[in-house]
Amino acid sequence: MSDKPVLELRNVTHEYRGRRGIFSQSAPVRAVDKVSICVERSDILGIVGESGSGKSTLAKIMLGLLAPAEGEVLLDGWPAAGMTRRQIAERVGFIFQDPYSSLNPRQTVGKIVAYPLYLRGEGTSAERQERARKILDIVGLPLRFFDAYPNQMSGGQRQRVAIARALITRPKLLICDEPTSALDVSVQAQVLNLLLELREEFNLTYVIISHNMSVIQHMTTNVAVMYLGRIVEMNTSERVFEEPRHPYTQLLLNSTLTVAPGAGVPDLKVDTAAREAMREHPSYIAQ
Ligand SMILES: Nc1ncnc2c1ncn2[C@@H]1O[C@H](COP(=O)(O)OP(=O)(O)OP(=O)(O)O)[C@@H](O)[C@H]1O
Repeated sequence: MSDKPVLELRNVTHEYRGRRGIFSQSAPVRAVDKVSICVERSDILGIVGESGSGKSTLAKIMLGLLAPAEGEVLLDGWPAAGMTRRQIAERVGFIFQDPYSSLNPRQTVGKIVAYPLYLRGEGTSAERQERARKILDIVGLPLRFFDAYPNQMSGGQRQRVAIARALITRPKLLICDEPTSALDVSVQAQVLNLLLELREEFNLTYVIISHNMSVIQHMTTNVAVMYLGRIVEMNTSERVFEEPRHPYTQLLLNSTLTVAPGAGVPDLKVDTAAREAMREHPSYIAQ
């Protein structure tokens, strides 16, 4: 087994050409700015920050969906730039926020879960179905759901399907982007606990992006705090929650969650006066 970090980002930068949805010659947006992160085997790295701080862009870079303009991504010590999408997918799986839109409504659960094996040309159809049944059992879904469609399931059950689909190819690293924020509060804990159980069973390493500080505190071993595309603080979760060093981290810990009507992901509401005070801090990043 490789003793290299499962994932390493070295000085990674990504710029978008113009503001989203605007085709004018507006200035480029530096969504990720010289980010360096090291994720060791079995770590659970939480990434926190307000909306627009660059978390999703960073997740896309980790998944090989975006190539960084500068810097390097290493998987098990190997440069991701030299890997095919498939080679990256063998190492890194993902779970997105919204189990409603991430599953094909016209496919049965069995097909959805077995599909990554089909894409990789693994096994016969019967073997793929057998593996799909096994993994559905592992994520706690009764077999009767094998022939069900996503719209016949609850949000928590659908997220279990998404987790089963991500795990069927046995990646070592799972990137979870707001894995529970679209779910009822009552099922959030079940899904989070399932992720923790699966970590033991599959020896998984996680990167968890969340607006929810209690999810981050409950789940993670390490935390990276993002602000304006940069990591302003990174430490063990214990240290980050007990002795936050950067004023932005202190702001986040004192902030509240707000949910805009109709919006899926809650946002962190940071107190304006406190934000102004933060600008006086020497480590504040001007932009
Ligand atoms: N496709 C795009 N084109 C142009 N700008 C973009 C694009 N995607 C994101 N951005 C900009 O890049 C910055 C970082 O966005 P990103 O979605 O990575 O942040 P985030 O922290 O994940 O936010 P959220 O929590 O709202 O998803 C923002 O300023 C955003 O407006």
